[in-house]
This record gives sequence, structure tokens and C-alpha cells, in this order.
Amino acid sequence: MTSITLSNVCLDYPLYGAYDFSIKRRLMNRLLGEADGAHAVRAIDQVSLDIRSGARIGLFGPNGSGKSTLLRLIAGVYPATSGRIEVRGRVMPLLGLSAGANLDLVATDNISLLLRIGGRRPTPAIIDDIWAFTELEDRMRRLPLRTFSSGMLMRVLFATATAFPADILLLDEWLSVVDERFSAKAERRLLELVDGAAIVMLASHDQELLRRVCNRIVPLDRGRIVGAEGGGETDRSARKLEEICA
Ligand SMILES: Nc1ncnc2c1ncn2[C@@H]1O[C@H](COP(=O)(O)OP(=O)(O)OP(=O)(O)O)[C@@H](O)[C@H]1O
Repeated sequence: MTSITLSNVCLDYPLYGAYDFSIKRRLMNRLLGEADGAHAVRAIDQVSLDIRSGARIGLFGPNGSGKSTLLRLIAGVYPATSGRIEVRGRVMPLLGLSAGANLDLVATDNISLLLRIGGRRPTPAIIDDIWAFTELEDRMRRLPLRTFSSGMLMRVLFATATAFPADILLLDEWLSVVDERFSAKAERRLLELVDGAAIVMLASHDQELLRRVCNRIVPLDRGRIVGAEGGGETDRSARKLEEICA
């Protein structure tokens, strides 16, 4: 049974670097009237969620409310500072351009690496299929990813992450960088995966997209779930989205 359970989960990002401890920085803090000692920002604050098969969760909230961080916690990119996270099922995270890729490695090595991280064996046929989906020139296979434009990079990461079906899809504002034609093709592939997945979690500011895809909205603000969040049918959640956006 595919499921995601979070119990009182918190995540603090450490802020400190050597600069925070310098005399100059402390002096500046005094002059600006800021207190010494704030070395972490709490991005997720006591979040509890119980998500079962069939859930299409929309994470909604203002910039910095914790949507991306929550998805990264569930994907296992970050460990929780406190609380408990239990994920049952094969997870496919599409979390943005910085997640998972090694920009100094050539494109095909990145594809192999990402497949292995996902528990798949990268055969030449699988890599050929993934590359064909990107529609990029063949010579680019052997170039390091740092030489790719953000749209090209997104094509490679998207094609790799979506090459196989998954039980749980985690999507963070995904298709905004690619050009229109690839975006349409990618959306078709994504919608097929959404149909096949047991659980989908989508972070977005796009109310229309959330309305179309989700049957439950989790509104976040400053790392907390706000309002009377609860599971429910599409119409209840859609109404709730209207209320949240009002
Ligand atoms: N690497 C980081 N180091 C320190 N603080 C961070 C880091 N990443 C995010 N934060 C902080 O954590 C909080 C939550 O950020 P997060 O990116 O999860 O929000 P979000 O809801 O996805 O925002 P947006 O809608 O702008 O994408 C914010 O206060 C942000 O400043």
C-alpha cells in the first residue's frame, strides 16, 4: 500500500558560515540592532500529514511558505530536524534543476547516475530512449551539463526522471523553463504518469493547474499547514482553494 505519513515534522536550515561568527558581522548586528545567535531558519514547522493511495495533493502558499522544502523532505533530499517521515512506494521527484544533477559530468553519465539512484540499471537502449525524448543533438550527449541552457538541462532531467512509472510523484513548479512545444509533449507524458501514480504531490502557484489535477489542497504559510486542512472530494477542495486565494 502506497502512503506518506508525516508526524510533527520540522526542518531547520542552518544559516551559519564562518562569516556569521566574525567580529565584523557581530559588530554589524549590534549596529543594525539585530540579535546574535539566530543560526537557523525554520522552514517546516510541526507538519503532520497522512496521505494514502488516490491522493492528488496540491501544496499552495506564498513564496517561502515551505512547499519545496516539504517535497524535498518527502523525497529524502533533506533529513527532518525533528519528527517522523514514513514513505511507502517508489518515489519519482521532479524537484528542479539543482536536484540530483552533477553539472561537471557529461549528459549521458548524469542519466546513468540518476537511473542508478532511482534503482534502475542504465542500459544503452534505455539511455537512447531517454535521449530521443529530449530531442537534443546527439553530440550534446558527451558535453558536461554545465554547458547546457536551463531549458536543455530541464529536458534531460525531465526525460530521465519520467522514463519509468512511479508510485509517488513529487512535482515542484516544473515545466516553466522549457519551450512551448517540448512543454506540451512533456505535459502529456507527465499526465500519463499522474494517471498511473498512486499519490501525486504538486507544489504550484498556478491555481488553474491545482484545480485541474488535485483533489486535496494543503495550504502552507511560514512552514505550517494553515486553515482547516483535511482530505476531501474535488469539489470541496476546489471551493477551499477559492477561499484560500480570496
Ligand atoms: N538552502 C536554504 N538555506 C536556508 N534557507 C532556505 C534554503 N532554502 C529555503 N530556505 C528558506 O526556507 C523557507 C521555505 O522555502 P521554500 O523554498 O521551501 O518555500 P516555497 O514555498 O517553495 O517558496 P516559492 O514559492 O518561492 O518557491 C524560506 O524562508 C526560505 O528562505
